[in-house]
Amino acid sequence: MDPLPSPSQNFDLDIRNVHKSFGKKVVLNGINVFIKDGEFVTLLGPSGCGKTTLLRIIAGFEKADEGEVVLSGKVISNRSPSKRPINTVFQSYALFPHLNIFNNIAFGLKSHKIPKDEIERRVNKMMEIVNITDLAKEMPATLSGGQKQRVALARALVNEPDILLLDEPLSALDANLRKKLQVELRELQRKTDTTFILVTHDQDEAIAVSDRILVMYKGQIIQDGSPEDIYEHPVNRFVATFIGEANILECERVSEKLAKTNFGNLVLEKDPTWEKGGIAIRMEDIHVCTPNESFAENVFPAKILERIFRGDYWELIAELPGVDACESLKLRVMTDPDEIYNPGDQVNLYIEPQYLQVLSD
Ligand SMILES: Nc1ncnc2c1ncn2[C@@H]1O[C@H](COP(=O)(O)OP(=O)(O)OP(=O)(O)O)[C@@H](O)[C@H]1O
Repeated sequence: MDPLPSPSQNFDLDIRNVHKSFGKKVVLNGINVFIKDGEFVTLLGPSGCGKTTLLRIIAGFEKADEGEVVLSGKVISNRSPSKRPINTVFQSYALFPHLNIFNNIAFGLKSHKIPKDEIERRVNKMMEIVNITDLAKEMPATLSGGQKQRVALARALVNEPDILLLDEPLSALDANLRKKLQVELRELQRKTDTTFILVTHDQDEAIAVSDRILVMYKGQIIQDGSPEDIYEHPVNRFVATFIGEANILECERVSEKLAKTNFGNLVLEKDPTWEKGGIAIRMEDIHVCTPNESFAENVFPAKILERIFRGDYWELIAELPGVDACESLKLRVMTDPDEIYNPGDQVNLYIEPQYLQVLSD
């Protein structure tokens, strides 16, 4: 590992025009992204979209066919993994089975000939941060999955890397533990003030932990933004349905800020750029009108077909009758637990123009 830089140095990571193919298969097709020092960034996308390959190129385990990886203003594309101030945590933990937990964590520091008392201080501090002080003398085989992953995190962070790469680190754990560790991961990133780059295909995880999400699809970054931004303003059908679940309406542009759907005309806040295209609306942005509410626009009659209890809300399946010989359309709607509607109820639904998202494709 490189000697520690001066405190004023920043560790911004600049990935410039990275391309990678395996044989004829194009896996990364022009990746450009700038990651600021100290950000928690997640690469999110379906299986096979190239997330792990991009992570491996940043780590140095894989070489890009084209493009550069630049850290703190220096091109590091040709450096071997051990010459990069970057550590990786894998899903499989990759602990050394013959070393106890203390020695697993101390391994990197020992191989860099760090003085013994400093190793002791740093390993103990890191074990405290990840809450495993009582495991120092245990062997990896005796640990649970969550404990092993904490050790793997401590082992990577004790080296004080500029960047920590995390390749699906929580995916082997059960749902409850996973949620707990997501919170811990976020805290750990803040405490250590290290850039974290996480790979996951779990959208809830990405939303929970990240400052910024890069949504990948077929070797490209198709959206780059904060979790809120990506959830509220998905650019296309893929993002709208991959992150959260959205109703997608097939529409035709009628005139400025007016689109025709099967169940009537919708007033929009933004004029679509297409003549025919998709509009996304989240189920929490469709409201069942109470009898004394009146809205001038975007109110449509509907029949409740189903209600599903989701714990903290009801999900309703509502059918909106088609107009002008169009087929009826089903929409998913969210209501509060104390708002009870039953299958067969006739209601009016209000769709707020500001929450309608015009999709690019
Ligand atoms: N060493 C390799 N040789 C040949 N093909 C590879 C190699 N590594 C990855 N691929 C292919 O590249 C594509 C992208 O793989 P990658 O692991 O980057 O995707 P991913 O988005 O991380 O998927 P997952 O979530 O399933 O891990 C896949 O089709 C994979 O089969």
